[in-house]
Amino acid sequence: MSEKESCTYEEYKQTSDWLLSKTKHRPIVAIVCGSGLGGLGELLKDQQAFNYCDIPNFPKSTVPGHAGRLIFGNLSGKPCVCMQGRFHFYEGYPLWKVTFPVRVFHLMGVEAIILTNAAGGLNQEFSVGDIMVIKDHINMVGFAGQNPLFGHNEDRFGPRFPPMSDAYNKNMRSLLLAAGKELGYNNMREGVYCGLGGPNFETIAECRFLNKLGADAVGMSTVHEVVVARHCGLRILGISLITNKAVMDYDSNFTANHEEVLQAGKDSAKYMEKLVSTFLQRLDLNKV
Ligand SMILES: O=P(O)(O)O[C@@H]1C[C@H](O)[C@@H](CO)O1
Ligand SMILES: Nc1nc2[nH]cnc2c(=O)[nH]1
Repeated sequence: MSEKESCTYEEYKQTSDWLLSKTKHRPIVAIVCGSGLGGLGELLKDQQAFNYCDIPNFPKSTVPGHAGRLIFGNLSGKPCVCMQGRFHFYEGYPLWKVTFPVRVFHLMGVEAIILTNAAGGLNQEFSVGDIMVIKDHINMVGFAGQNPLFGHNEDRFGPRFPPMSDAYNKNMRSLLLAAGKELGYNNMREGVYCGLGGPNFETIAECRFLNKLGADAVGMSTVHEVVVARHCGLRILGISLITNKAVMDYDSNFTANHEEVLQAGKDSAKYMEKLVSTFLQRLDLNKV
């Protein structure tokens, strides 16, 4: 039998209704934790957690550093839902499955989504530990012919041809940069994230090529979630933690690895947590 090609509106609704029936929380902000950044989920007050394997229709997390728990609770006074672990294309999931939770959050009443990730720095001025506010992306997987919106368009979520030029909310970007300034961070950057399929890290020639194209950081996630979130009208904030410098030099002996990515996430966890909490304190959804 051929693999299921997409998911019906009723299946998203079934998951959303199930979650709403099991929790008293009514989140307005969703947070997706990138590799090694799951600590963000622990910040939620009055929390209630579900393992992904217990949620109807939810995929399973298979990557170290992605716990596979959905946590509801309040952060800086805002009702939130937090994915402690996301799904990636390289895990073998079709893109409609990778992005499944985004539509569920929309149906639950979520209005804004904060997508975090671990990324390799292509911009030569970036250092490990820098925090990049994503202002735009290059969707390489999309260029290769894979898009979570392929197939029948479900008009109840959004239009057939959604724009992407305004995907990353300008006001939320400014608010995050202002929060960084207020905290005295001197490692805040703004830039373009390039999403690849993974799971291998890039060759030197690929890094040079992506940098020439205008990408400041490279990763294996986020862009698909952004496409689906923009389609259904969520306001989007993207944050990349630079966990390693992309190898751009043939004399370098360094090779990227996941352990280093997770360690860099651990080292910067407290900064990221303070930043996101401060951002949420300042966030007024009527003004962004
Ligand atoms: O989920 P994110 O994008 O943070 O994870 C990045 C990309 C790969 O999954 C992994 C590589 O170390 O980290
Ligand atoms: N593709 C890719 N993903 C990453 N995630 C964290 N670092 C990297 C990297 O250098 N390349």
